[in-house]
Amino acid sequence: MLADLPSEPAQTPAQPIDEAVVRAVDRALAALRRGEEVVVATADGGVGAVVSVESVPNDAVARLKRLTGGEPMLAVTRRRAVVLGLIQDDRPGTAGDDRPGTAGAVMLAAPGGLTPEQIRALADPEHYPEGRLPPGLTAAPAEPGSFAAAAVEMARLARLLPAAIFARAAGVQGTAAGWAGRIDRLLVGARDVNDYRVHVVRTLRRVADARVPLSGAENTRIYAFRPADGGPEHLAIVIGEPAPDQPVLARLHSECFTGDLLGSLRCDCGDQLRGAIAEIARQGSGVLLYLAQEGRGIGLVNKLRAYRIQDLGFDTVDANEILGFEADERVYLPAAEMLRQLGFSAVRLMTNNPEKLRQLARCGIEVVERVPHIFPANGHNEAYLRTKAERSGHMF
Ligand SMILES: Nc1nc2c(ncn2[C@@H]2O[C@H](COP(=O)(O)OP(=O)(O)OP(=O)(O)O)[C@@H](O)[C@H]2O)c(=O)[nH]1
Ligand SMILES: [Zn+2]
Repeated sequence: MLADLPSEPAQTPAQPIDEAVVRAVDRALAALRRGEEVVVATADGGVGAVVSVESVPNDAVARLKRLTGGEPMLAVTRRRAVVLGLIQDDRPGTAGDDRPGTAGAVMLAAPGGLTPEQIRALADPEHYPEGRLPPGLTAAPAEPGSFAAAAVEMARLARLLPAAIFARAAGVQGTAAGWAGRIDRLLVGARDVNDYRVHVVRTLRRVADARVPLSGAENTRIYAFRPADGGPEHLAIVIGEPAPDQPVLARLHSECFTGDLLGSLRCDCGDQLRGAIAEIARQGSGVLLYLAQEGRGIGLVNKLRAYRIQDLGFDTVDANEILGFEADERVYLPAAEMLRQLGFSAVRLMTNNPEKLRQLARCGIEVVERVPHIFPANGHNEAYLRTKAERSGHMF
């Protein structure tokens, strides 16, 4: 059935607003990764500038102060503020939270301002001197749509440590765009940052597909889906010829460079990837979505940081949280959108993860059955698998 699809798929034009938003945000993310300040405009007319903690030189605070005339503050995730003991954990985690991009932020400040060293220590667990917080440190929850919320969300989206320095600009004449132009920095809207994940999904387009015979699954085609921001493609690996009017056997596999490509034994991803392809081929047809959300959505660099923390004795959930992330930052909107564009509305989902079942259903795909997808431990991943069962609810 899928083979009947034209190889050059009809391009449904995205709503122009979506593409403009994702491009603006994506440009801002690239600037942030380079260590540049980005101008942020809030819906209530505020203008400020943001710079990531991770990619900035030591004079960033002074530079931001000069640029804006305002007092720089540090924005971290609520999760990081909880880990630092600055606020109570009173908010549910991402499990069951269907508001992508709304992870809370907390503003940190100290009398006389935070030094670059203090900022680094507050944001980065590897630089945290045990138990020593800057004297007089205050922590205040940030409103959604604020500079702080946008700052943290941009750092997360850029796959950096989820922390950023921001300052409200004082005495800006004219518009935010005018000011950004005068100081030669990119401008982004706080609301657009907040909505980015949803917008970007709406711009996913099938850009290429080809026959790729796989060992043990020779009748296979790979379809590539690209978002309008030029970000990484998600892939659909379609084995056999699944009928769109039937529930399709499906596996949602999140990218794992270490497990999938290198055969790392820290996790079970390599076995699950090859095992899914073999099982789909055995059952005759199905689809494996290879989703570009490495490290449960925190990116490869942060996953390596999480591994360092795990090597100190913390489990995979704690390690994410110490870095300031939720245990699982993945979203399944792109997966649902790809299934829809391939013509599927119902799945038999190969997973042990109850959250995947919930999320996919919430994104409008009917999950008619859960197909367990379990592989034996390998001598290195026992603790990892145990944590998934005990703390993430995996059904082993
Ligand atoms: N942050 C983090 N990510 C990890 C770690 N180990 C593996 N991963 C990532 O976890 C993801 C594994 O995803 P899946 O196999 O799809 O997921 P799952 O949640 O175990 O669910 P099922 O396999 O479907 O039961 C990949 O993106 C890996 O890169 C870790 O210790 N920390
Ligand atoms: Zn893995």
